[in-house]
Amino acid sequence: MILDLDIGNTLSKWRLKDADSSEIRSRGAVWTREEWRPGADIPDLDVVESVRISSVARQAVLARTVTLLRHRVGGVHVARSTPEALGVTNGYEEPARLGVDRWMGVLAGYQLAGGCCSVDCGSAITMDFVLPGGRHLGGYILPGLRLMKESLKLGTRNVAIDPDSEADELLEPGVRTVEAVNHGIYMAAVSAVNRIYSEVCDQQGVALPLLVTGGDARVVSRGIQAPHAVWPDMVYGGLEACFPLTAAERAGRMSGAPEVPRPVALEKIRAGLAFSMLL
Ligand SMILES: Nc1ncnc2c1ncn2[C@@H]1O[C@H](COP(=O)(O)OP(=O)(O)O)[C@@H](O)[C@H]1O
Ligand SMILES: CC(C)(COP(=O)(O)O)[C@@H](O)C(=O)NCCC(=O)O
Ligand SMILES: [K+]
Repeated sequence: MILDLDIGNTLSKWRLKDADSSEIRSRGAVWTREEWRPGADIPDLDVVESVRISSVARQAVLARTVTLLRHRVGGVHVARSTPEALGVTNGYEEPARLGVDRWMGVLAGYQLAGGCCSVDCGSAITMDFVLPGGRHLGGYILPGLRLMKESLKLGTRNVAIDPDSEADELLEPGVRTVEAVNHGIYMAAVSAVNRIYSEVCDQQGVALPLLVTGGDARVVSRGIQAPHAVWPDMVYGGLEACFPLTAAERAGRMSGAPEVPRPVALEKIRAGLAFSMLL
């Protein structure tokens, strides 16, 4: 079995993948704590042959996790942000400083769709752009839904947006604090994603495929106007592409990769931007 780990600022996600059949056998998540430890909610390491890790937690957390795993598992692969990988050049002035979860998302997105915009809706909402040809432009970081809600200190942090609510309902003015906050942060997130996507496509003169991942991907997706695909395993896709271990991975296939809808014509994106400026 292959253990894939995606350690974010809020949640440490894991999945177990069968190295022979490439099937995902189990998955889960635990709060990102001081230390990642196998336990009741985390897989039995005895069945694990290799581990692949993407971590944006504090360096000490990663170091302890790796030490613990190296005692028990043969191959431990830790992803890093590099100046270049898999045909993509990292746009950061200091490439190593780009969050490795963003880099994994960018590499997976490029492998799947070519030039693209990757959006990761987690503790932070990040947007990254890669042009066809592989030049990563850099991106945007804004607070995630939960962080925005907590920063208001209105006691609404534990009342999440119902992921099944209709986008139309979320547009309406709230008539209770929880509703006003949920609708406000939702609008902040989706307005930013829509605007940034359109602005960058306009500036670069290309309509890019759009991919969305992260714990809040489903709810944010409801407010994204442009055609896009939600890909919950996008960070894992980057790990598969960087450290291919199965026959399917060596052939370039990433588990759970979605069908990517064709972007709308650039003229339509530009018309949308021009229209919103006129109002
Ligand atoms: N069951 C859940 N438990 C915790 N957070 C959840 C859950 N479902 C959705 N979320 C949202 O997902 C976010 C965490 O998403 P994730 O992509 O795992 O973040 P990170 O990678 O930063 O740890 C939380 O901030 C919260 O808004
Ligand atoms: C921006 C992030 C905090 C997002 O992390 P996440 O929300 O997935 O936990 C992470 O990618 C990170 O720590 N990045 C380093 C700074 C940068 O990318 O510029
Ligand atoms: K994120």
